[in-house]
Amino acid sequence: KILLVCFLVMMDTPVWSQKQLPADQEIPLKYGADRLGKRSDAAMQKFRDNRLGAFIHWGLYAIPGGEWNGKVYNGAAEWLKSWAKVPSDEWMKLMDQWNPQNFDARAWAKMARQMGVKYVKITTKHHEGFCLWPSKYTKYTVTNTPYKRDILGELVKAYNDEGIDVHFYFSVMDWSHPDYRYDIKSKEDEEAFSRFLEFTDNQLKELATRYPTVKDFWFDGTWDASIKKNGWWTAHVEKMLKDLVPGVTINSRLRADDYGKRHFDSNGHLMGDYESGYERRLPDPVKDLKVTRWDWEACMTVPENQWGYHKDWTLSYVKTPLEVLERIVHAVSMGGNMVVNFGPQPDGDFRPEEKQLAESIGRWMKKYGECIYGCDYSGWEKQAWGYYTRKGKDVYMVVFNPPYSKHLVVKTPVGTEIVKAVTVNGGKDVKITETARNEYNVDMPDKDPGEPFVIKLETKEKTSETDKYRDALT
Ligand SMILES: C[C@@H]1O/C(=N\OC(=O)Nc2ccccc2)[C@@H](O)[C@H](O)[C@@H]1O
Repeated sequence: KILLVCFLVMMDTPVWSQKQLPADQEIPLKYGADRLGKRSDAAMQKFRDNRLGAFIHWGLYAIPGGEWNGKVYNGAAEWLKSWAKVPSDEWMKLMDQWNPQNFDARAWAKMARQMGVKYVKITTKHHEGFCLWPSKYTKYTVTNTPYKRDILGELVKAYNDEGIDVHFYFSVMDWSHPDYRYDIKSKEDEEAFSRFLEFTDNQLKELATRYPTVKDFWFDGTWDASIKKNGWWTAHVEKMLKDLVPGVTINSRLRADDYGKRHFDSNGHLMGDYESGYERRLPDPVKDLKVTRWDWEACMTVPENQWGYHKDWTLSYVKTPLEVLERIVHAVSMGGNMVVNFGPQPDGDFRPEEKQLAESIGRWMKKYGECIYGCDYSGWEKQAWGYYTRKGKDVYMVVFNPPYSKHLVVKTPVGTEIVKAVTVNGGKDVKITETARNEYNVDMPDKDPGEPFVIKLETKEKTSETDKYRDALT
C-alpha cells in the first residue's frame, strides 16, 4: 500500500482525481487530514455563509504593470520578475517608487460593501517578498518605502468597520529571501530552508497577533519540492495559527502530508478547512458533484490570467460582469465560495473596469443576493436554464438562459414537492404546472427582467406516495 501511495505521490496525482481508500486500507499518517468531513463550528459556517468574496492582489508588481525595460509581457503581471528574469535586489528597488497617493482604505471598503462581498482576501506578501505590513523580520516592507504607512492595518480596520471579514493571502515561496529553496538537495539546503521556515513562522505569528480579527489564511506558493518534503511544517503552521486565532480557517493549498501529497492526503481526505484548487476554473455541475461533500472556495481573474495590475488588458479576454456573475452563482450552486480578483493600480486606486464590475455585481446582489448569501448546493438535477441554490426548504432558481418554450423545467428529488413559486425582488406568484411525477413547468415572468433573474420555490416533503402517474413497463 505504501508503495502504491508513493507511486501516486511521485505522479503528483492531481488534486481533483482523489480516490478514497476503503477505511480498513488507509495508511497511517502523521501529517494527514486532522478531521474528516466539514467543520461544523460557527466560524466555518460564517465562512460558508459569506459565499462571495473579493481578492486584492497588490504589491510592487503593480508599479511596472507587466512591462519591463520597454517590453510588455502578457504573462500574469505579479510574476513579471520571473518573466523578465529580474534579479531580486534590482526588483526590490521598486520599493523606492512605492507611494500610492490615491490609496484610501475606507474607499476600498465602501466599494467592497457596494459590490456585496462579505469578505476580502488581501495579499499580505506575494512571491516577490514585499510585505504590506511593517514586518520586523525583513527590510522589504511598506515601512521602508516613501509611503511608510501600514497598508494592511488600514485595510483590516476599514473592511471590518464595514462589516466585511478579512482573509490573509500569504505566499510561502519568497523570491526575496536568500534561504528560500525550491528543493532540498544538500545539508546546506536543509539548514538554509530550516532558517527560512523559522522566518516564515515569525511572519505568520506577526500577522496573527498584529491583526487578531483575521478570519482566514489562504496559503499559496507551496507547490515546490522543498515544501512537499516538509509536510510536518505545514501541519505545524495550521495548528500554530489555530492556537493563535481561534476559529480561523486555513485553505488546503498549505498542506502536504507525510508523502508530499497536497490538498488531499494519501488516504484521499481533504487537509485544511476547504479545498482551494479551483483557481480560474470550476467543477462541472453534473460530473463533479463530489465537491459537494467538502467545503471549497474558487477564485477567478477578470482577464484570462491577471491577478496583479497589468497596464494592458487588451492582451487577453476580459470577462463581462454577466460572465463573472455566472461563475459566482455556479460556485454557490455546488456548495462553494467564489472570490473575484481585483488588481489595484500603483497609485492605490482601481481601474475603471474594476469599479464598473463592482457596481454591476453590487446592483444584482442588492436585488437577488438572497440566492447567494447563506445558500448551498440544492441536490436537484441541473437544468439548462441556469442554477439552483438552496437555503433550508427554499430552493432558488437562478435563470441565465430563458428557453423559447417560456417554461422552466424543474425536476424535484423523489419525495419533494413544490408548494409555491415567487419571483425574488418582486414577490410575484409564478405559475407552476405539474407535468409528470416530480416534474414541473415553472412559468417565465410576464415581463422579461432583462437580466438573470431568480424564482424562489417553497418546497415540502411529499405527503402521499400514491399519485396518478404510471411508469412505462418497457
Ligand atoms: C491566486 C494565484 O495563485 C498563484 N498560484 O496558484 C497556483 O495554483 N499555482 C500553480 C498552479 C498549478 C501548478 C503550480 C502552481 C499565484 O502564483 C498567482 O500569482 C496568484 O496569486
